[in-house]
Amino acid sequence: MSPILQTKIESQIQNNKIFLYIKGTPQQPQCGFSAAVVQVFNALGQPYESANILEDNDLRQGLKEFSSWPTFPQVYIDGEFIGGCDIVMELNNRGELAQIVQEAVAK
Ligand SMILES: N[C@@H](CCC(=O)N[C@@H](CS)C(=O)NCC(=O)O)C(=O)O
Repeated sequence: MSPILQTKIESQIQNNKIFLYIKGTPQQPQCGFSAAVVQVFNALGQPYESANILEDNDLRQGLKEFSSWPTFPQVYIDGEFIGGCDIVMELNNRGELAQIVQEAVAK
């Protein structure tokens, strides 16, 4: 991955408490997994930012290397990679996601 791309990713995940790399936009997700994650974060009610990886193939491929995770969505909270759709759903069902988000926002 180019140093420029790495810096861009680091800047996105460190300058936003919650950052979602998704297919499409929160308003128009282009994949069911991304749509599900957006729905969960909308319900949590904290602000988040996102990037549409379908619009940037370098970002799409670079993120797989950055996170060592082969698919999207990819969710970052407080600069840390949390996981994809399955992990987010599991954390949310256990009530742990809201706690992680609260702690990140309170910092
Ligand atoms: N089990 C995955 C489902 C996500 C998934 O399978 N995503 C695929 C299809 S949308 C993907 O991103 N493939 C790699 C790519 O499109 O670059 C999760 O928990 O997030």
